[in-house]
Amino acid sequence: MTQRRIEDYALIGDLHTAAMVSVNGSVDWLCLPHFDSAACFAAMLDQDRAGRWRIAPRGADRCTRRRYRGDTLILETEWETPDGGVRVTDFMPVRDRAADLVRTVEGLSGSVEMELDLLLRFDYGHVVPWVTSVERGIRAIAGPDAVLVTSDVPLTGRDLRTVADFTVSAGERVSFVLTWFPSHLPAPEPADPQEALAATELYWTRWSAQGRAYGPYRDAIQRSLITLKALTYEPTGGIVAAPTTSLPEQPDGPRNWDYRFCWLRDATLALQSLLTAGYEDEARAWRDWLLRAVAGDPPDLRIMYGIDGRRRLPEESLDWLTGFDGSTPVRIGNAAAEQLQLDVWGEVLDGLALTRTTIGAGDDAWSVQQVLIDHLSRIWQEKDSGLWEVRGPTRHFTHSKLMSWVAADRMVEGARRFGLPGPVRRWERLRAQIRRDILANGYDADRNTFVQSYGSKELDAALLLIPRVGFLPGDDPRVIGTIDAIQRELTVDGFVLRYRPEASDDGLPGQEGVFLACSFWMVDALIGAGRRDEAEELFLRLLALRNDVGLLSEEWDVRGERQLGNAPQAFSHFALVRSAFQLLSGGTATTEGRIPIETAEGARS
Ligand SMILES: OC[C@H]1O[C@H](O[C@H]2O[C@H](CO)[C@@H](O)[C@H](O)[C@H]2O)[C@H](O)[C@@H](O)[C@@H]1O
Repeated sequence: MTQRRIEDYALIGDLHTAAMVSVNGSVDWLCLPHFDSAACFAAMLDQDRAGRWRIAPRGADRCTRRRYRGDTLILETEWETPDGGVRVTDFMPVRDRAADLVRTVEGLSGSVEMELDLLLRFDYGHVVPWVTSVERGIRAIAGPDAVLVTSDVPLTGRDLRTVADFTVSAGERVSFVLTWFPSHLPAPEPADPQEALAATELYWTRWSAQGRAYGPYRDAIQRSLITLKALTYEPTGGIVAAPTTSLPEQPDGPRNWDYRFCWLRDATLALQSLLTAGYEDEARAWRDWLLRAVAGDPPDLRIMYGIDGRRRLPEESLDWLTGFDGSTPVRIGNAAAEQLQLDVWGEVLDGLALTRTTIGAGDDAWSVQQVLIDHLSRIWQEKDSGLWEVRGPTRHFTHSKLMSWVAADRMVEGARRFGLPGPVRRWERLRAQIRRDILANGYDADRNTFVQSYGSKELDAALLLIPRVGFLPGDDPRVIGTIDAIQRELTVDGFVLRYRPEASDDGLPGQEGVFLACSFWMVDALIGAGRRDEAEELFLRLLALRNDVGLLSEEWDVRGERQLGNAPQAFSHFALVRSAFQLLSGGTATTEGRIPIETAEGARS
């Protein structure tokens, strides 16, 4: 078996969960029934034992080619073999009732011998189910989970797995449907493969047609938007940061995290990109999800929530899994949920301000915002863990203070520009105080650059967001100085690191790859600084890092030339969308930054 890469995987999903399909025809990741449920296929994290479902020509490994069908989430994987050509079409019908995964094998030419190897292992590879034969297939049960697999092809049990050997000739088609259901209920009717295919194609094609993607990057934008939509949990409108857990940020290292949750930061940034691209329904769903999630005790804002709004996400290690490429531990849950990250207040208030100017505010939104700013005004001077969720000591991160300024600024905007009630003078004083604090402590005048945290000499890619949020203009000498310093000291082959782990005490051993979202932020900052050619060159290099079906993980390993971290990652894709629209519009496309920079209090001071 050749070494696996994260970019070997393509995404399919049904807006409740998602599966990762390898270039070798194997579904190696699937959590059922939801994104954060236990996986029944976890071979991504333990190739031999953790469950997978492979359908491919006998003896074949990597496919010859694959693609998504048009602007959909329907994956087509093709092999050319000496005996003929064959296509496997994989999709999950957008969930209306049961959770189905449909796989259809179609003969394109000649006559090809196929093999199917199904290893169902519930609870992340831990539980071998009880499998029985049923009409047209098998049923597997263990604990709360039950799965039905149906087909016209006979399925056989062998060595605790289900196998099938069959032949497809040109023009022939056979389908397999995997249907999950709670084990205490009768099995639902499996999806009809052809009807479900037509409905799924129609759904995604219509959804894609609502967007505003255009120009030379149109396909990259649209694939990113489809990916962001696929990461949305439709019942609540929450967006997961990625559908996977523990894909390593460092091969063989411990930087492995569970991303199957809704970070306020990630979700807000995704919302900005979706709105820029014309998707208002998703923005409404996000706003409603957010207001529900923070309801009850808004000051007790969490930095992330479960897809259903759950607050407790305890972190544990699954010791029986060997990890992707041997990278352990495999973690589920995420201890960062307990951290104080001050930027989140700014992101939430920025996001709600944005919905105010685009889709209108929700009924309760302003009173929630008042409670949030009230609380932030009491805590913004505390040390925190920052947007990178460092597990080392807390500190005064400049970006956290920047986003506290954003929080105050958006409240002032709500009052001054939209006439909303509240103590606007107090908010203006708060905004001015935070601004002075940042300029006095977060800026190193000797080196003409902003710094990662107060009193530190270290840099941080999040400082590239200073012009984006309206704190300083893109061509301010202090912004230019920061861009130049980051280019000099925080890049590898032109791509941007979040920070230097060896000097930033993030509480973890080892290194990590360059961070793709930060590299897109550099594109935006360069556009703002009037350096369009440089920006476009970097953007095109970033596009080249996408895999064959347009997907990006979180990071890139420059030396190993491979993707790193969870995939596909919302952070990377919404950053791509934003940079693309910025390039297309010469830096004027975005929906935020609504206050002309000169009128933002003291912007040039
Ligand atoms: O670097 C350590 C931290 O890494 C993860 O956080 C990162 O992913 C989040 C989701 O996309 C993102 O919001 C955050 O800014 C990133 O740093 C992980 O979730 C943390 O537990 C971990 O401490």
